[in-house]
Amino acid sequence: MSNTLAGAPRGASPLLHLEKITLAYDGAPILHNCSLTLEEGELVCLLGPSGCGKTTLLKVAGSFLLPRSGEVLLQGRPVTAPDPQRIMVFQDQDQLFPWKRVEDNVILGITRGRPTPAEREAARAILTEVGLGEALRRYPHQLSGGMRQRAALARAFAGRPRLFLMDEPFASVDAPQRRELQGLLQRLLRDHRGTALFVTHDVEEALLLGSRVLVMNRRGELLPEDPRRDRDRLNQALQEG
Ligand SMILES: Nc1ncnc2c1ncn2[C@@H]1O[C@H](COP(=O)(O)OP(=O)(O)OP(=O)(O)O)[C@@H](O)[C@H]1O
Repeated sequence: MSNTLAGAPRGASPLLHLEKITLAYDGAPILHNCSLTLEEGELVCLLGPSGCGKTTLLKVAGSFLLPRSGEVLLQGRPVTAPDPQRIMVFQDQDQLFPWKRVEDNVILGITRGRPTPAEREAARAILTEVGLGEALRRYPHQLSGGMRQRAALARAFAGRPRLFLMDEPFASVDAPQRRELQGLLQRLLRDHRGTALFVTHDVEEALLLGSRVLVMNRRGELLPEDPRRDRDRLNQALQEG
């Protein structure tokens, strides 16, 4: 699978740009004029009150939902359909197929067909990278919640996407495992040159992980970015939102 967009001038345009995205569900307005830019290699966190539209914005960024107005640009090119360059990672631990072994779940991130020896090797390599090298043959129910989330990360990275759209991926694991997963994600993004838009409810997580932190208010607007990232300002922005 190619890891570059054919014909796109590398480095000339940001990896992702959302331009004035507006979206309504059944006539009810959700997103209003949302614009954001992600440069290659960034891990940008998105905070906002429950129900404000964060997941909806991720789905638009992956072209799983089309906006009523506005544009999604991937390396400067308008996109209107999902592609393997952009992948979503969710919070629930049931992202894995329970009847497939861990290794076979990860292979599904690479191919839907019969895997070649090289593809099987690639799946094993990424599982080793996430610390599951000894758990290849297990089924998801034989893993802890944190291990399942590691396997889900392995599957997401196995397909070599460039943009990870992450919807509170660590919300349902306990605090010590969450810290490990946060460190693992940073390492994987660095080593695989990935870029991520990471939704979280947790201000501490956003400050720890994000090179930038964006805030969406209750009206589905992205607030102007405040470069003075600190806990108090973010909490205040969330409350006012
Ligand atoms: N398919 C849909 N059809 C109609 N309304 C929807 C649909 N999906 C989401 N909504 C509504 O749109 C609003 C935004 O939902 P969304 O899931 O994007 O919010 P969120 O900020 O991610 O919420 P949370 O933080 O609770 O996960 C909510 O009011 C939700 O009920």
